[in-house]
Amino acid sequence: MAGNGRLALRTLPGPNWVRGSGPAVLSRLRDAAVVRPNFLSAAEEETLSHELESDLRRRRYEYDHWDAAIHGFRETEKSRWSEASRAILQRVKAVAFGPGQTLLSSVHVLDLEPRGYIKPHVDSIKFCGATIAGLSLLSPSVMRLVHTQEPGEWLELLLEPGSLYILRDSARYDFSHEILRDEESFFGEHRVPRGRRISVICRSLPEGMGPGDPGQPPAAC
Ligand SMILES: O=C(O)CCC(=O)C(=O)O
Ligand SMILES: [Fe+2]
Ligand SMILES: [Mn+2]
Repeated sequence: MAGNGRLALRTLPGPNWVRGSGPAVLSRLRDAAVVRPNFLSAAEEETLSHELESDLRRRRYEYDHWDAAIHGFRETEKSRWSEASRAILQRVKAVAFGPGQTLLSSVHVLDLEPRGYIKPHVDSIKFCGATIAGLSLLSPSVMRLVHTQEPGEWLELLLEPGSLYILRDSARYDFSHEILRDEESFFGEHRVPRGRRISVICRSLPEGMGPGDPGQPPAAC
């Protein structure tokens, strides 16, 4: 593993951030499940993690009930950001969202401890629109997408620190997504050891809902 936690996978041929059950699903979701490695510079990663640490520090990790989607996490909804972080979020918006999309007014910040994981789920269609875009900080992880009707169809995304992932349209509606727990954290044959991971998640509002409408979503959408 490279010094800052990035995995030394760059020697492999091809696009090394997305794997799938077959060429058809990879091709079909090419624009719907996207990973942009190194979206953040090292300085931007540091800016975000430093700013988020002070928001998260006071909160306790939750282990929750057997049926909860997320285990070993703490989270916050953040709407006030430093100027430097606002510039980063603006870049996410420009890359991931279309001109007709309105974003939720606050950004979801999720801190998973090393043992923490997210079970398969589809984000609420009542509260979240067609696009979900997430920055990953601190630890690499593997996000798995599985078709809700055809479980043999799947994709895996390698999310290194500093990467941006985008799930939109079919990848967001027709596939569940999950973050693998440490024991299961493999990208193909490559073990991806899990440490603490912070994600910063921007979501579009459901189409036809204005930013000021009542019924704003709960923390975990
Ligand atoms: O941590 C992430 O990147 C995804 C979180 C997630 O799936 C959710 O909060 O619905
Ligand atoms: Fe989700
Ligand atoms: Mn969710």
